[in-house]
Amino acid sequence: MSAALIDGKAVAASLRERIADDVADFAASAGRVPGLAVVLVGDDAASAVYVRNKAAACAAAGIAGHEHRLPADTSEEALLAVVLGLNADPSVDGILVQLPLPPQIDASRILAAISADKDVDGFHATNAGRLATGLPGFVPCTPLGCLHLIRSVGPDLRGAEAVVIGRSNIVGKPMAALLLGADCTVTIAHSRTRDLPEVARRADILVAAVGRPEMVRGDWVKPGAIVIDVGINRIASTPGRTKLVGDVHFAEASAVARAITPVPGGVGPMTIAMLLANTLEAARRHAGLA
Ligand SMILES: Nc1nc(=O)c2c([nH]1)NC[C@@H]1CN(c3ccc(C(=O)N[C@@H](CCC(=O)O)C(=O)O)cc3)C=[N+]21
Repeated sequence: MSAALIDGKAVAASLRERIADDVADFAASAGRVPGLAVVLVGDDAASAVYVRNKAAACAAAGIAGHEHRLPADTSEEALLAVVLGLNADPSVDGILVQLPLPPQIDASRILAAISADKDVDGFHATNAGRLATGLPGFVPCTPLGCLHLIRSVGPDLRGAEAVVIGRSNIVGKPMAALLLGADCTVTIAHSRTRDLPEVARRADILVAAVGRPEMVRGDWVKPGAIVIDVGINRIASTPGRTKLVGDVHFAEASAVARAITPVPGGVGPMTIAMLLANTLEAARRHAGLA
């Protein structure tokens, strides 16, 4: 391996320390702590793990975590009522409704109901529009974390070729908007892109967010590129065991790249750190301290 490892866990840990200090300052000025409500519908095992991690991260940062667990058969109207209650609760600065939601619930209707000023996930159309037009708002946590990691190894992004593989509303599109805002030349590639390996090879900054285990091979990577792997895929390893892999074939890509994120320990921990940062920012705005 020749690439430098981008240690997301370490970057996230130092950010979280700084956030904890800033939370303490906020509490001293505002006379209250920031609050984050996390709503989990159903009992998906992976979602339960993420929600637990978020709760622990909140506690460590001095943010009050309000956890709402609802049964898998919760109706859209009932979830909507929970969201409206959280919108009206002054102790709640940020609201996160864990995705995916069960099939009887229209996720877009729920996301639209979250107050844009409490939307610390940055999924509300108002915040997507603010990001697209360069206005201040909430930026989705995963792409925001990716941008931090990219800047930690390549601070000057002006004029760089960036290729984002994946066009989701929660990662690919906001990632592209952030890179464009940093003056990169941005290509969004996806499953229908012709000659995807060739397009990927143009990238000085390659972000993989497709959800296909180890799809990006070594010969898709330009020598010297920065590679950010957003994928978290659980696959079978030795009989009876599983392991986590990204969307990038790590061994191959790290022989070619200048710097690369691992999975786990790369983008995932940054997502949670950014959620804390967005929650603190929401609290400052609500308290008139932004
Ligand atoms: N409304 C909403 N907002 C989200 O931000 C959201 C969501 N729904 N649904 C699920 C995804 C997934 N997600 C992760 C966060 C942290 C890690 C993370 O910290 N991963 C560690 C450990 C992974 C493990 O061991 O399972 C790592 O990559 O090193 C992973 C995944 C947030 N999500």
